[in-house]
Amino acid sequence: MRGVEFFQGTLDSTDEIESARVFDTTLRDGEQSPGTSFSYDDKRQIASILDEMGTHVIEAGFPVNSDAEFEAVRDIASATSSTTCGLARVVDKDIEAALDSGVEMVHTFVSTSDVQIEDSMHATREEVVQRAVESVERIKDAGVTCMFSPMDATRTDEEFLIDVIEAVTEAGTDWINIPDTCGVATPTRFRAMIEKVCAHTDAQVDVHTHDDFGLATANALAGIEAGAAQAQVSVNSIGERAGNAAYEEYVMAVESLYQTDTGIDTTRITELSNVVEEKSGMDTPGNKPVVGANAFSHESGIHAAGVIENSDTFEPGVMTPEMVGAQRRLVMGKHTGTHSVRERLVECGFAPTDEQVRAVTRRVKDYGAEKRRVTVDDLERFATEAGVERQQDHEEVRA
Ligand SMILES: CC(=O)SCCNC(=O)CCNC(=O)[C@H](O)C(C)(C)COP(=O)(O)OP(=O)(O)OC[C@H]1O[C@@H](n2cnc3c(N)ncnc32)[C@H](O)[C@@H]1OP(=O)(O)O
Ligand SMILES: CC(C)C(=O)C(=O)O
Repeated sequence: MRGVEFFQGTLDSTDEIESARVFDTTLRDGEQSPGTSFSYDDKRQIASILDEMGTHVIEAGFPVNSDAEFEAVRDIASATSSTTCGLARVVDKDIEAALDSGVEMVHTFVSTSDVQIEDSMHATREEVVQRAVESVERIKDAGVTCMFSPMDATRTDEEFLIDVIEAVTEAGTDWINIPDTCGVATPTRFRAMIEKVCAHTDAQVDVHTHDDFGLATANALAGIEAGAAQAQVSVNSIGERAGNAAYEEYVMAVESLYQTDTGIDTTRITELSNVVEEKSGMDTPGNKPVVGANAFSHESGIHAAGVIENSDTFEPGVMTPEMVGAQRRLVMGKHTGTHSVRERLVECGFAPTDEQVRAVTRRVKDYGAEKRRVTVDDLERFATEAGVERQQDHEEVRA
């Protein structure tokens, strides 16, 4: 693995991590994106790719939701070698449905912030603790791995949160997930919070972060730095409101920036993202990190000229398109320079002179300045009109 180049010479590394497991919630929280509904086949296909990639846990759904959801979770549990997880409120019928679906892990959750205890649960703090403990005990009695989430943990009174954590630890939960349900954490605060949580439990700690302020992945990584063993993520960051920490960002940051092996086959990330984009009906923005169409594309002349010589000049270096199953692209437009045009012309089978490259570049820039997309066909037309000759024995490259 390559070393990370970062402000070399003065910075002591304070962010080393031992491991970072991946809990995927695309099929549960991801499906909660307004308007998204995965069919049985969609869920099976996405779970199958996640499984083949080595994802540690797949939260396949919320089994009590419907018969269709139950069947999908059940069949994913029996078909995959990843740990399959089903979500359940601290409600008997939810837990029974999750257990009946045959998942290896039941993830039970209850609100712990006062605003949610009062106006979502209509309960008291005492009832919350009692129902949390009873639910963990029920799941453990069934011989299944238990994950417990104090929902809205980041807006919960600190002393009460620690009481809940100690009570469910005592009840035998295997995992405690700390959700930033409404996305209000910052990396520094979340890191301090997770350090405190880890000091009050023997259970393994996991984090679930939302992207209301665009900090979900940063917060997930802060949680890992603080001692959490695992983060909950969704492909393309789909999920409630602004979504969750992104699978692809988290995995690639751990692999490339923290230089820690996740065990995930990263070369299938682009394929996975494309499938989730299609099945969720949620378009992936071009500038989306790792998986957006622009993530490894270069239009600007200075960048493209550098990248043609050495891609490390204007890319992270520690993350390449090959690592995520993508391709680098030189895009033609208003900002294009001659190096990039020459490269593309040669790829297309032309043998341009320097003067012809300059002429074609002027056409590309003018066309792009009119907000028009410059396609390969346009480029070829400009080249032909500029009288550029074809190379002998050229194999055509079209992208
Ligand atoms: C932060 C999160 O992402 S949490 C997960 C959210 N995901 C979903 O809600 C998707 C799937 N949900 C569903 O299919 C349905 O909401 C169901 C089947 C769970 C419940 O449906 P309904 O019984 O019709 O209730 P509805 O959804 O309208 O209201 C939620 C109920 O759950 C209760 N509730 C909310 N959280 C919890 C909890 N953690 N434990 C116990 N009860 C809870 C609320 O108090 C409310 O109860 P009430 O009906 O007695 O007032
Ligand atoms: C169920 C919990 C973990 C959740 O999705 C949240 O708090 O956002």
